[in-house]
Amino acid sequence: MARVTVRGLTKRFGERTVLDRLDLDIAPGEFVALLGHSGCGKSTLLRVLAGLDRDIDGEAHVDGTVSVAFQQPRLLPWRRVWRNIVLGLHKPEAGRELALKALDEVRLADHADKWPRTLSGGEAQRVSLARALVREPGLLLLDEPFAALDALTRLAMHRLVQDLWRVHQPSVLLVTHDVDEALRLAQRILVLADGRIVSEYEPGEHVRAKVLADLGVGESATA
Ligand SMILES: Nc1ncnc2c1ncn2[C@@H]1O[C@H](COP(=O)(O)OP(=O)(O)OP(=O)(O)O)[C@@H](O)[C@H]1O
Repeated sequence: MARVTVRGLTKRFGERTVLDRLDLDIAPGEFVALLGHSGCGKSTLLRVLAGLDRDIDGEAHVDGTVSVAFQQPRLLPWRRVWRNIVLGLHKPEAGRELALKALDEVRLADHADKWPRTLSGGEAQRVSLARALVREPGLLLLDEPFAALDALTRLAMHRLVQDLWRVHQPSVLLVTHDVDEALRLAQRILVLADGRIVSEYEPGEHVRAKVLADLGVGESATA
């Protein structure tokens, strides 16, 4: 469980200001979803929180370790599944055991020795989740991890992520374009626009319509 504290975060790419004095707090163990139009800076914010981009103004502090799962699972094709999970962990003696435990948690215990290319999209995404969780992160950053999956697989992934969150209790920041996904999974929903968090909601009545209105899209559409 990590606490996230962001104050006055500004990120520029050349002349373009993508994040503009953004403030954000995430409490330890909280599950937060972040919505916003394509190109509004969601991935940029995640990269800053992951420590992948330090060329910023303002303050972005995470008091714990961070793992990221991306839209594409990004598995190394020349490593078997279990080796992908523990890659870079620096625990070679416990490596396989740790990987098997993590694979069991994402219900892929019998896939440890497979090659990534033999996995379905949903399976690869579960391996990616296992790889993120084996690091026991205080903060789990999920950058549209379900966007490329079919609807049924996505629903199964939602349940899995909820189960894993309850067991491991990391703080989570989920970037998504799907308002219903945010409503289903998150305790708090943030809308990013013009470089800042412009509104925040707890899931409840009428929130779907309010978020869609914030995003300038009508009811019945996704963002
Ligand atoms: N390395 C970079 N150099 C220049 N501009 C960049 C760089 N990375 C991102 N940008 C720009 O910053 C803006 C925000 O990008 P970002 O990827 O954070 O958006 P996003 O909200 O995650 O979009 P999407 O929902 O489409 O993934 C975009 O206009 C993008 O072109």
